[in-house]
Amino acid sequence: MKRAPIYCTHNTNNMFSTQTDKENFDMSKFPVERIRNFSIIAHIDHGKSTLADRLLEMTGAISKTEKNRQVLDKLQVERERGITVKAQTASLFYQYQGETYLLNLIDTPGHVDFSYEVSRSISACQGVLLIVDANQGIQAQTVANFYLAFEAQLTIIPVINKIDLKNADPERVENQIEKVFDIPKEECIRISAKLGTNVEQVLLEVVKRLPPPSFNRAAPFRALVFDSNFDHYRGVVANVALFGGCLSKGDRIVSAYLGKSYEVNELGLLRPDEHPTEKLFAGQVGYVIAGMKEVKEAQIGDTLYHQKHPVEALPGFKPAKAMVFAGMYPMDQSDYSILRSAVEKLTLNDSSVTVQRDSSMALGAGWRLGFLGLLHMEVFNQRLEQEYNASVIVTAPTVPYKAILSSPRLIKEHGREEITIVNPAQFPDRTLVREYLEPMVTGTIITPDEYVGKIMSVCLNRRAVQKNMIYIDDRRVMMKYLFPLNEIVVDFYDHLKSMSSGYASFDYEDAGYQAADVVKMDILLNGKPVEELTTIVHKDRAYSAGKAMCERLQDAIPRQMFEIAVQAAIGNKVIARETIKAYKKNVLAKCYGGDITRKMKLLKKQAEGKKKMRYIGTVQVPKDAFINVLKRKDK
Ligand SMILES: Nc1nc2c(ncn2[C@@H]2O[C@H](COP(=O)(O)OP(=O)(O)OP(=O)(O)O)[C@@H](O)[C@H]2O)c(=O)[nH]1
Repeated sequence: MKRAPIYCTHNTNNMFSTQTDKENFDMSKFPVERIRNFSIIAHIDHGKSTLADRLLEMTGAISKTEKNRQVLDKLQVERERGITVKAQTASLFYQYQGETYLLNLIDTPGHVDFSYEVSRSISACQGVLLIVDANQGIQAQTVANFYLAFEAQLTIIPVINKIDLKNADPERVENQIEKVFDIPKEECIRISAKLGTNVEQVLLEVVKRLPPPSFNRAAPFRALVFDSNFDHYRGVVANVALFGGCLSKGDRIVSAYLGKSYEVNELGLLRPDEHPTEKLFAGQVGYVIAGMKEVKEAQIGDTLYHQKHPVEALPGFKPAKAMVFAGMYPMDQSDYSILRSAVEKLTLNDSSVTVQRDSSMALGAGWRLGFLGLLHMEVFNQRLEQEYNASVIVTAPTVPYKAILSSPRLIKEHGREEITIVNPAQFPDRTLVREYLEPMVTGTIITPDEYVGKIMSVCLNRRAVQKNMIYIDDRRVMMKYLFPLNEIVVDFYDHLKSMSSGYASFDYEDAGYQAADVVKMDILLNGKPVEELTTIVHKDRAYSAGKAMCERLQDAIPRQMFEIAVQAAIGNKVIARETIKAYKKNVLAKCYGGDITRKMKLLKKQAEGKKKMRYIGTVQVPKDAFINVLKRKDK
């Protein structure tokens, strides 16, 4: 059913009221000057989603109920983890000085792995609200997100949130903003998104400070696809920003990327639920359903145009680049086809995941998947389990190494000298290679100064090179390091957090490749190499890494009926060994007497435990061991 647009009125008393009586509102006459497209960007947990909720409530798009907390976080994993994974969009109507304004708000995720979502969201905007926590101040992702907006030449409105907190120090944060971003502190708005304090000021400043989009409605239709998701019944729902002309139901459109044409079945605004309309006009943000069957048909960054009026494609985005690769296998091979369909459906929705079929001796048929980062991988895994009820084994993640080949045979086989290796088991031998290259990142760490010494020693331990260090105020330091990606991908962030009592923050960006002296390290269980545990390690660290991996496997693999030798080897040379002693776990040992229900319960529990195990040869390995084996302890 079509819902009437809901309006919010601003009057001189800063009071808000809701009107629902303007059903016949004609967007074709709506002046572009009264449209504002903006994103909310911030470090994780600084309050983006809470502020979005308040803005939605104040403009009447949602009601003020407890149930509506973080309505833009729709996915189960988002609600459970309290993080935003997928950017969502909402169109709000707001009355200012007797005029109606259309404010298109795009909520974005804060975690480093999802900064790709941030960059595509802001490409549909003219301005951003940069939220900073009044207690924590500027954090690593605040800096990263600021630069995304700054480089896109957007207007930035700094908003200091959580001023209600006992330890809030908005003045200190304003000084940081002035020092680090060169934005006069007078431009900051102090709010409490939780209590709603001063939030109406944010709406006012959006209208006053952000420029309207400068698009021509008389020009041919041209729209940027900035997000897309898959609906089982209706196919692809593409989120679009109209940069020119208008689009109507029934129009035939073409995707510039694939050159395929489609008929528009439905289009409308997101408020934040879909609100079908007859037309969308330049300057608006909305959704389009046009019979596309796969998300790949609505490539993020693609341009849509009218079949009869071809236009030049808009500059797209840098394609998302997978930074972490891992094998994914069904717990039980008989579930392969169920898992295949689940992976297909989930990747339909997340085009930043790369998928390649793969198979392994021990784990059977599966896939090698590429992710933007480890959290992205964990979220994908969790969604597979929760939304598709699929049980999977994820192998140790690896970063994409490169090798410059010297062997004429291999060069001929690959058709080129430089190859990228996303599976350590396929790492070419040193004798066939001129040089190995490893991916590097520039990391930004922001921390209270008392932790600087500890953090520096951990960075050194992880082969990082310091680039610079500045004080952002009298207590906080911002450090830049060049890191090998491999050194930070699995557990660096957790260590940084724990060693700084949660105060340090970290963000990184791609810094190309650098020559590296790396070797392939195999792990053997009872003499049998386990491909899925193969890793690439720096040559100087091979012994300590091998020893640590054997120790962790010794902890992770439960004792079994026979002794298990865990060995690390480089080529034919074993460099470390641990032994898991034989042991038989009789769960009924302490169960005296004839209480049969208790016995059955214990046996069931043991059977469930076994389901989480996987046979590698004769050895049972818990499924988590594959990932946990890489998590190290920094001194
Ligand atoms: N005291 C106080 N807490 C707030 C305020 N705004 C948000 N919070 C709390 O801060 C936490 C994080 O808020 P979110 O809105 O989820 O933050 P976010 O930036 O959207 O987080 P991500 O989407 O994960 O990046 C929640 O527990 C909120 O209740 C505020 O103004 N005051």
